[in-house]
Amino acid sequence: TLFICRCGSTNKGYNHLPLPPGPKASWLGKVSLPQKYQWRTYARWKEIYGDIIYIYVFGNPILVLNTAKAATDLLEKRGSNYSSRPIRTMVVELIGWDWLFSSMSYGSRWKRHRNLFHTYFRPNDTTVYHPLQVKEAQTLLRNLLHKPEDFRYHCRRVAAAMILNVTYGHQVAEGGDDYVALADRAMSSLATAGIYGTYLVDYLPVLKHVPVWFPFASFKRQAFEWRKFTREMVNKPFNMIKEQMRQGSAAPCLVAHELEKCASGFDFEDEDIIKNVAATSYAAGSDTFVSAVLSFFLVATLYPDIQCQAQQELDSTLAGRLPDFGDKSQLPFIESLCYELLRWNPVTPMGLAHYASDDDEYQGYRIPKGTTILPNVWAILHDPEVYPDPMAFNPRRFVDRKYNASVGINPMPEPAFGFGRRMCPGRWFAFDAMWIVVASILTVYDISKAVDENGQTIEPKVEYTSHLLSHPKPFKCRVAPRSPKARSLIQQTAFLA
Ligand code: HEM
Repeated sequence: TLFICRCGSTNKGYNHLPLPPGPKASWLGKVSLPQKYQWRTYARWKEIYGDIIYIYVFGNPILVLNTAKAATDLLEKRGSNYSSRPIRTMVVELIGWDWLFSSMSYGSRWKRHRNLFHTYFRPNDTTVYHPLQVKEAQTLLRNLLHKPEDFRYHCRRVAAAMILNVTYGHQVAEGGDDYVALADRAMSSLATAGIYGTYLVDYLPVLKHVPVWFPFASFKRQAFEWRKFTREMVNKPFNMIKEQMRQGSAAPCLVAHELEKCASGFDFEDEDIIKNVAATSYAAGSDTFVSAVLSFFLVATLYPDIQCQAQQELDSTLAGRLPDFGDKSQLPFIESLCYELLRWNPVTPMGLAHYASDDDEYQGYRIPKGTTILPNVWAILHDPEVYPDPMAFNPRRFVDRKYNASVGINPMPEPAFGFGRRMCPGRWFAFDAMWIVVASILTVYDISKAVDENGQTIEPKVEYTSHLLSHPKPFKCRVAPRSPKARSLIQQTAFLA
């Protein structure tokens, strides 16, 4: 029996079904949730509660999905019910990330943003950006030559340079860039407040009405502080392009092209949508990419045999030149290495939260409307039945795809990019960028363990941050040209730039 009650919720007659298993809340509605590396705890809880875990905190139902099957069954096959996002009081309403379309509820407003994004980052076809990606990967090679110890900063720069060129036609300055600095400040609030439930106001939205001067309202004062940067991040570059257009000096880019359509009055989008899509591309695409590339530096430092195998493949295919996208099909090991980077320590170990828009039934359990759905991407990509020896970094697992398909192991790590209708729409651009950066670096550089002032080798630890977006914690490594010929190959790229 299906009827719609007065509050708008449909009751599909699931009330008699039990809720999925999970830890019980105290009478205050509190469950001791893991504070750090939640993905590992939830993966362990699979042994106790099973593939899906239901947690009820302060009136908020949460469902953790620990297997690929549960994630596919719900987030993909039942996409019409599970493609929304939970309401994020701290991040969206108070800090002002309402322009981030990755946080928007499922519906026509979100769809217009996503469609505009797809116009510029087409599914399976971002070849138009290959020249830009090659050029920026080569700039990275030169920057590594000048200051190899700053490899972390150079990774951030290459991400910014690729995305900001597409969206704002912006050339990122070599030494330090105002927009990147502004975006970094804004993004730090997202890293801190991004995981659902970091602030009590996420569970109890009524707290947003507490006056700012109230003694316990430090979260609100903090939110207002951050809000300035969030607004500037979306408005400043957009206004800059408008000004450049007035002066006739704007470079071709997403924003300029869309604003021209507005001016011609033909098939145009609202200015707000253009503004939001451009800023979301940077917010969603820069730190994610940086995390994956930093994992590459870590892995190259720790596993010289893997680095060596990759370099053998590059040397025999390229015979002394730098790689281009035309070489991709000849370099299956490099491609597999990039896939393994995404699997081994996924950039978003708990994915991005989805949301049940209506009551549902799954495996005999009731999933109430309004449940926040957390796909445990880390657990899915470390399932020993699917990825044998899951903790090992082993790109070879992806090389023979035919064999893998025939025995049902090592599928492509697509969950690293999320699920269903909200799956990352920048994944083709992101994967190409990773591929060219990894291939270019390994062609001309050796990455190895750094040595301290006493001549002792520094052993890097495999340690990641416990944020929504998980990064390798700072570590040291040595980045040196492989040979005098490699050095001159790097220097020659300056003449092509
Ligand atoms: C290695 C790099 C990247 C990883 C691992 C990654 C991962 C993800 C994940 C897990 C999601 C959430 C999917 C879901 O809700 O199920 C997502 C969403 C998104 N990503 Fe990426 N991403 C990467 C790079 C990029 C890049 C380069 C761009 C832009 C050029 C981008 C744009 C977006 C956008 C706009 C969304 C929001 C989609 C929506 O809510 O409809 N991503 N990404």
